[in-house]
Amino acid sequence: MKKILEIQNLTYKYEEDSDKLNLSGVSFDVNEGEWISIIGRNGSGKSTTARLIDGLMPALSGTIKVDGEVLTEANVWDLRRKIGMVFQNPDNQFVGATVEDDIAFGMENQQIERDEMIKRVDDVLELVNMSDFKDREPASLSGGQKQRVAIAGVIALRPKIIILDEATSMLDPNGRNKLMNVVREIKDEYGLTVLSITHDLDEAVNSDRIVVMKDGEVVRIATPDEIFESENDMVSIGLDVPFTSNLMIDLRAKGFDIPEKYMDEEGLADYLWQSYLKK
Ligand SMILES: Nc1ncnc2c1ncn2[C@@H]1O[C@H](COP(=O)(O)OP(=O)(O)OP(=O)(O)O)[C@@H](O)[C@H]1O
Repeated sequence: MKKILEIQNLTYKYEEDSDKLNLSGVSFDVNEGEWISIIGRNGSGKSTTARLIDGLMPALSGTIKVDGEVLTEANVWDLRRKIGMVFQNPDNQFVGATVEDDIAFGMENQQIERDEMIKRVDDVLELVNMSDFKDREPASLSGGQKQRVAIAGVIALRPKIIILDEATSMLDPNGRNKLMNVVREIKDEYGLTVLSITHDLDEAVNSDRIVVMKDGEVVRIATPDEIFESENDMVSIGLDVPFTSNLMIDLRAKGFDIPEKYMDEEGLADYLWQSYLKK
């Protein structure tokens, strides 16, 4: 399998004089087409890692390979074209006077032909369900609408990797699910790789692998099943055990036959329906 990101021993500190590193020894690889969630408490270094990968600031030491090439000062602009980054606060990312202009702006920078540009603007706005807002000023939109437009703008550029830094935090759970499904569709269609910093455990559960960070280090890389099944893991990482994990433990204690594999709410409801209620 092709590795699209290879991250080795990254260190970083924001304050030059400080003894404390904000990131130390961060290493992980991402395969092309994978969906990786990065989870961890506030301040654990998730955003810092994302900013370094996107070349927004240079690492103190360590290497980042994007699509086989080591990121350097000389190629940072080229490599950044392969990465689309969506931040938590979309206000800082709008440059156009209207939603349409804003999405077109990034494509103009990449010298995409006009007809193609118009087509892509329409396509991505439809995908994120924002076609009716084409002529609106980005500033007039709600937080969730801004996040949808920001994601549309990045998708229009057809990057190889999309980094979402809490990019759906302003949406309600339903809106978040819908948007993530859109990202998933695009991912499947274009073989996109997704790196998503998230507090949303349901999203993490549905990813291929999870990178867990704590105090500036990667403490665990594993599949969602491996992580959510282990109560010890969850507690030591400082995350709440998901609601269904607790429920599964309680149900087992009451004599129900509940599999070991982690299930989300829908999965557990289906299982209980099929195994007990339907009979
Ligand atoms: N601009 C900055 N200047 C100084 N220190 C910073 C800056 N940004 C982050 N830090 C510090 O670096 C460490 C890692 O922060 P980072 O934002 O990467 O964590 P995070 O896991 O993304 O947290 P959050 O979930 O709150 O976004 C924290 O100790 C934080 O206080």
